[in-house]
Amino acid sequence: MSLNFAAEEQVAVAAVRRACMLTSSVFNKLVKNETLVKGDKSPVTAGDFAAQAVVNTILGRAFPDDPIVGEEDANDLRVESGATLKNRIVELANETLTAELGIGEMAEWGLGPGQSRTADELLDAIDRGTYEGGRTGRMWTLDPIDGTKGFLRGEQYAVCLALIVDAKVQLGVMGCPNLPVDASNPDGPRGCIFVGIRGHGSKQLTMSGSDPRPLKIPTFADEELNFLESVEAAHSSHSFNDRVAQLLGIKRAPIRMDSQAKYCCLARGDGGVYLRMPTGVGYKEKIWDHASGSVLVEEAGGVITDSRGEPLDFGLGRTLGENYGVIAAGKAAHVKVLAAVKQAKEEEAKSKGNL
Ligand SMILES: Nc1ncnc2c1ncn2[C@@H]1O[C@H](COP(=O)(O)O)[C@@H](OP(=O)(O)O)[C@H]1O
Ligand SMILES: [Mg+2]
Repeated sequence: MSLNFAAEEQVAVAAVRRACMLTSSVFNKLVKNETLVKGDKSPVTAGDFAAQAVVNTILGRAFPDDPIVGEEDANDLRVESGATLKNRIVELANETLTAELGIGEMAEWGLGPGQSRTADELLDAIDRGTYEGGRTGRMWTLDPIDGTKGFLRGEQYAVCLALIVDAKVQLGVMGCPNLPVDASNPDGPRGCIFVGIRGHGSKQLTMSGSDPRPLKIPTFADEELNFLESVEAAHSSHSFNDRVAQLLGIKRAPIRMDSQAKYCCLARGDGGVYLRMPTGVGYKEKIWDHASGSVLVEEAGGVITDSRGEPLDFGLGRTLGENYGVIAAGKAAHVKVLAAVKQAKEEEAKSKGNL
């Protein structure tokens, strides 16, 4: 029987839940000087930094020897021009860390009333995320706000945390504060946590970490299959997906959604296929954008590969290296989608050759 990572699950759910509390509370209060534009032109908010500070503080206390590959670093906060943002992050992180203990949480993880941190401790916690990754040993990977653009629009985003051991994702936890608990009731309650554990299945929990509901990807009839895809056309080609859908005879419109919430929706059967086809040459997918989603989908009975049918390689460092795009779907659907993707790519290559 495979390890069930019970202690890691308990800590990761608590960390993700705290980070979700923080991001939800910060959303309505965001002001202009709380967002920076990073070198790669993507936005980062006080919420991204503070959520990374909170999760890394908890991981640092619970598993002090585990390195972390996190999306953010504190460089911009250590300079004079970052002082206002830094103060805000310290305030947000401490507010979150010192909140009353919730289900399954422990004071030994640095949580609860009276457990404030100094600014330096919190910046150092953010920078625990600078690990370069690699093929051997244990490491965590964190995206404190995946889908920052969705977060800023008040739409979908996810706090994503995964444990990788010897390049294989063993545990994935995702918090989706804006996701309807039940897709058939889109105006109903929102906010859920998803957990996938290698060899032990996938489940959906409430935002407080209770009431586990096992997840299994349904087998879709061809006419019922539909796509989950990025909102941002620059992250994944909408027109390519349209062509693949056409080749498969899919009639239903794609569901566009930011972040790894797409993997959560796939795992619970809201959509049948997640297809991500890069638009830019040279973009390398980041491990924190796919680690937790990949184990969630596999443990819900699905298959995930890149667009060539190759397994995703989490052992190459901070990126997925030469993996190109992503196809995730139930077993039977994956075979069909991969064949259609190959055909669409051949068509594209031919039409380029004919220009
Ligand atoms: N040119 C590009 N191609 C593919 N992915 C990109 C990209 N630029 C940014 N991204 C990634 O796409 C993620 C969002 O995915 P999605 O489009 O599925 O919502 C971003 O995560 P962050 O929002 O954490 O920066 C970022 O890592
Ligand atoms: Mg991301």
